Amino acid sequence: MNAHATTDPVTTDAAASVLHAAAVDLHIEGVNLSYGSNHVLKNVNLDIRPGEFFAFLGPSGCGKTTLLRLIAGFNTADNGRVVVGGRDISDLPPWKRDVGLVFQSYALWPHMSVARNVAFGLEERGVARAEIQRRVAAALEIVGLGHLADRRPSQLSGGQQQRVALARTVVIEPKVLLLDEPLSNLDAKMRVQVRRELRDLQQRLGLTTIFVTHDQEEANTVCDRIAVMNDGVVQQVGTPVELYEHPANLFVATFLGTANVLEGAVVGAGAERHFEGLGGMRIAIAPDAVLPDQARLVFRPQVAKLSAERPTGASCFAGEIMRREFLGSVIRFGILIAGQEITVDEVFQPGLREPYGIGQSVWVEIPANSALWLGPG
Ligand SMILES: Nc1ncnc2c1ncn2[C@@H]1O[C@H](COP(=O)(O)OP(=O)(O)OP(=O)(O)O)[C@@H](O)[C@H]1O
Repeated sequence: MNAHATTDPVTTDAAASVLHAAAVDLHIEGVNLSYGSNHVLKNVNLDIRPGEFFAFLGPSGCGKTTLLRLIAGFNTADNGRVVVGGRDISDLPPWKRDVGLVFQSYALWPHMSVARNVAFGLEERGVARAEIQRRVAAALEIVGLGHLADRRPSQLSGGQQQRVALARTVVIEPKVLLLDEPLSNLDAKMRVQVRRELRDLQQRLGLTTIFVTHDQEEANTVCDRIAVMNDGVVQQVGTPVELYEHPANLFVATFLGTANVLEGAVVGAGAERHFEGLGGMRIAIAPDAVLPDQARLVFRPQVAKLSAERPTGASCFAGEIMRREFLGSVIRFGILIAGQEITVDEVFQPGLREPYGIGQSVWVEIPANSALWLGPG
């Protein structure tokens, strides 16, 4: 981490090598878990690669934390396996799993110094004193807190406490690092800073890492790949761009970014095939597009083009501007078409007069190759 001005990058890299462990893969195979009659995890299968920064992303209550705690050994599955680096750890207690979990609350000991907090896990394991000193110094150096080793947690900012919690976990040299909403106690500005630091730290250590969050921006900016979850079911796994560009279903499309979803019917065949929606909407369908049954038209706000005059392309429809939100780089318009409001973003051009206003009639054009055709699921 570079947040501490006196942290020398060479020293920091050297510190990382003190704690370096070989990156391992992690597999979750056919896991089901119930709390009484509440079936929380439903046939979860995931393959996480060595050194990958992986996110469990989904709305509150979808089972992210339950799955993370299952990997850590604090929850027991009804069936299925967790395999880390080729070793089935499903029946091992938490302390034998070589897995480090950073809690949302940090859970630091208030009466101990930063250094003692970080050393505690090593003392518990009976590690020799000189080795503890070496590893604690390295862990604090990595998180940029070498100069605050003697402070108490209450004398640190939220971001610094979070880094102590991280140092305390990486110092035990886990094979896998698990982070349970690690940024949720920080204010918006700190979150952005700390998430960059987290990414840097993870890259330096090369540790296979799983990050639980309900915040898509956090997952998108920090992680290599994401498992999107809903109601205990993994909906899709992919890179942030893959999930955004090729969502597998309506849930993924609408959970990651803004998406317009329009109901209608696919009509005609061959070159004549097209989508007919409300208000006389007619959208061309690329001839090679493979459509699911009962296809809905889904498109992102920035792919639609607005114009005051009817465009020459066939894939357009008329609407009225109901809402205008200035977001900085774009202006977001709410456009009413046949009783439904859709969202269209126009790039904001500083210095130019805005071409559209509330109440204005406009045409919305959707290029055929930027439409997503998704089924009801
Ligand atoms: N110890 C428990 N006993 C009974 N039910 C539980 C327990 N822990 C979680 N649940 C239930 O399991 C479901 C999944 O909870 P979980 O905490 O894994 O969700 P989450 O996706 O992490 O949500 P959040 O983002 O709000 O933390 C919820 O319905 C929750 O009420």
